[in-house]
Amino acid sequence: MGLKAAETPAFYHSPTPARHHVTRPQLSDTTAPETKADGQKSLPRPAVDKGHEELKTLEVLKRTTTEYLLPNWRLVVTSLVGSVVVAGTTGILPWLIKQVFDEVLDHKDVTKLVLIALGTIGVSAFKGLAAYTTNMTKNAIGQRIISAIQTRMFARIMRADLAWIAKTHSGRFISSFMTDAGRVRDTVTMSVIDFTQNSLTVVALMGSMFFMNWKLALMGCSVIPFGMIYMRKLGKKTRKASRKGLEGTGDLSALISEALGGIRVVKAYGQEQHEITRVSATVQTVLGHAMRGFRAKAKASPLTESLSGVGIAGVIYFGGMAVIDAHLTKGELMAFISAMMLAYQPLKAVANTQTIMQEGVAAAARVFPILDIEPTIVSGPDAKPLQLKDGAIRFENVNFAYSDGTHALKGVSIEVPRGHTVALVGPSGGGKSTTLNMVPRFYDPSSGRVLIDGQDIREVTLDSLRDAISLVTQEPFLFDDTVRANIAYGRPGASEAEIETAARNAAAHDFIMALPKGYDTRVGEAGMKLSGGQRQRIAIARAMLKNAPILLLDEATSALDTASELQVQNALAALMQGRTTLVIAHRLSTIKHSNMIYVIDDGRVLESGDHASLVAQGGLYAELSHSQFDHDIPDDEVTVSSGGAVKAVAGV
Ligand SMILES: Nc1ncnc2c1ncn2[C@@H]1O[C@H](COP(=O)(O)OP(=O)(O)OP(=O)(O)O)[C@@H](O)[C@H]1O
Repeated sequence: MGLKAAETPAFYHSPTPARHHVTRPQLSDTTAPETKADGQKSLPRPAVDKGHEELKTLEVLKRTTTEYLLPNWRLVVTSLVGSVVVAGTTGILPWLIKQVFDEVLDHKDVTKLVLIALGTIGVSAFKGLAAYTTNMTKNAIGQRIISAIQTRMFARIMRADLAWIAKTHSGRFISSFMTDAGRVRDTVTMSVIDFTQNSLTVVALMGSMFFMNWKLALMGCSVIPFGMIYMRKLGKKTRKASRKGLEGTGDLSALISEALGGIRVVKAYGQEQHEITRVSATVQTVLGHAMRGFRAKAKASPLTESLSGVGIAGVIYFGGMAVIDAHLTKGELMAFISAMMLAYQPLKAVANTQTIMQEGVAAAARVFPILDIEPTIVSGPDAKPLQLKDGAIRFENVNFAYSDGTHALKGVSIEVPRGHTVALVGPSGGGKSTTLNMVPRFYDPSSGRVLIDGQDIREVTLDSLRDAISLVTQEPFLFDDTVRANIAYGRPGASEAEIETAARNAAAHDFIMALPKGYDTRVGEAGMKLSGGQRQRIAIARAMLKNAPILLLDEATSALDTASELQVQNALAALMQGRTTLVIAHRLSTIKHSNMIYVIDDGRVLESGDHASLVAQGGLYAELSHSQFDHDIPDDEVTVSSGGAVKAVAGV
C-alpha cells in the first residue's frame, strides 16, 4: 500500500533522473482531511506550524534580506545608486522651477531660460537612465530570488521525510512554487528596493521643501502620519485576505492535479460535473479572497487622495498668503507645489509598502516551513557505509506507529537469509507495506531494529543503504521521458549496452524495439503510452540495471493477460535470481516458490513457514488458502489480491 507508485505526487513527474525513486505516500498518512459542510473531504493543508503563522513582518524582512538580498549585493548596490540618482534628480526639478519664476521671468533673462530648459532635459534624461538601471537590477534581483527560493524549496522537499511530505497534497507544493515564492520575491523587491527608491525620492523632495520654507513644509507633511496609520490598518486586512487567497490557490492546485491524475476514474464514474463543481467552488473562494484583498488596497485611494488634497490645499492657501505678505517668492511657491506633486506618487508607494509586505508575510508563512524542514531520517553522525556481505535482512521485534497514531507494526521479527525469497502475505491493512517500507528507511521503527548483514540500518549511511536496495512497486512509476532514461534511472551514467542488457533480461527489449522510436520513445505521463505489463518490465529493467543485492518487491495486483503475465513473471524470476528478496506476494506462484512465508495480520506475524507447512499448521494461511482452493482456480493463474475471500489469501 505504501509502495503504490500510481500515487506519486505530480511534481515527481520530473523527466530529470534523480538518484532514488521515491514512492508517493498515501493520503492516509496525511493530516486528517477536513470534512466540509457538504460532506466533501477537503485535501490536507500544508504543515504550517504555529511559529510560522505568527511570523512578524520584521522577521520576514530580516530573513529575506540576509538570505536573498545580501548574496546579490552588487546588484543591490547598483540599484541603490540608481535610486539615489533618481531621488536626487527629482529633487532638483522644483529648484529649476523656482529659478524660472524668481530669476528668469522677473528679469526677462532668455539665456537663463534656455539654459534651464536644457538643464531640465538633461536632468530628466539622467533620471530616466537611472530609473532604467534600477528597474533592470530590481528585476534581475527578483529573478535570482525566485530561482533561489524554488530551487531550495525543491531540494528540501526531495530530502524531507516521506511522513512529512505526505502531510501536504502535492498540488499545494506546486502552488507554493508558483504563487507563494513569487509573493516572497515581490516582498523583497518591492518592499525593500522600491521602498528605498521611493523613500529616497520623498526625502529629497521634502529636503528641498524644508530648505525653501520649513513651516510650510511641516504643514504640507502633517497629513502623512494619518495616511500611514490608515495604511497599516489596511495592511492587516490585506495580509488576512492574502493568506486565505494563497490557501485557496493551494487548494485549487491540489484539486486540479488530483482531478487530472485520476481522470480515468472521474470519467468512469461520471464525476466530471462533481469535479467541475468542486473546482469552481474553490475558484469562487479564491476570487472572494482576492476581491477582499483588492478592496482593502483600493480603500487606500480615497483617503490618500483626500489627504494629499488637504496637504496641497493647505500649501496653496498658506503659501499663497505668504506670497501676498511677501514672505515667500512666487518661484518658491511654485517649486513647493511641484515638489508636493512630485512627492505624491512615491509617497503613495511608500505607504502602500505595508500592504505588499503583508502579502509577502502571508506567503512567507507558507514558504518558510518548507525551506526550514529538516529530515529526521538521515545518516547518523557516526554512520559508516553499509558493509555488504550477504545482504541478509533481519527484523528484530519492530514496532512502528504512523504519525496519526496507527500502530501498524507490533513486534515484527522476520529473517530474510542471503539470496532467499521471503514472502509477506496477509489480509489487507495487515502491515505488509509498512514492513517493506522499513528496509530502505522510508520510516524508522519506534522500537526494535532492522539489520542488514548484522548492521543496524540506522547506523549506516543512507546512501549506502539505498544503494544496496532495488525497489519494484505494485504500479511501477515511469517518468515522462524516453524508455532509455527510465531504465537508466536505475543507474545514471549506465552505458547503452548495459541498458539494453537490462532490458533483455527483463524481457523488455523486443517490445521496446517495436516502439516507434525504440529506446528513444517517450512513454508519456506516468508511462501512459505503455501497457501495464510493459511498464512493469521497464521497471524491472531499471532494477536489473541497478543490480542491487537486495530486492524489495510489491507484486503487481493489476490483472495482465496471460502472455504478458508470463513475461512479467519470467522477468521477475530473473530479477530475483541470486538476490535477497522480500516480496509482498499477491500470487500463489510466488508464495509457493518462496523459501519462507510470513503471514502478517494486524501488525503482527501470525504464522511463518513454507507453503506446505503453513497449510499443515491449519491456521489463517491454511484457512485462507482453502477458501481460495474452493474457488477451484489453478494455483499459478490466481491473483490472490483481488476481491473477497480470494483477496484475503494474500490480501494485498
Ligand atoms: N501513511 C499512513 N499513515 C497512517 N496509517 C497508515 C499509513 N499507511 C498505512 N497505514 C495503516 O497502517 C496499517 C498497515 O497498512 P499497510 O499498508 O502496511 O498494510 P498492507 O498489509 O500493506 O495492506 P494492503 O494489502 O491493503 O496494501 C493499516 O491500518 C493502514 O491503514
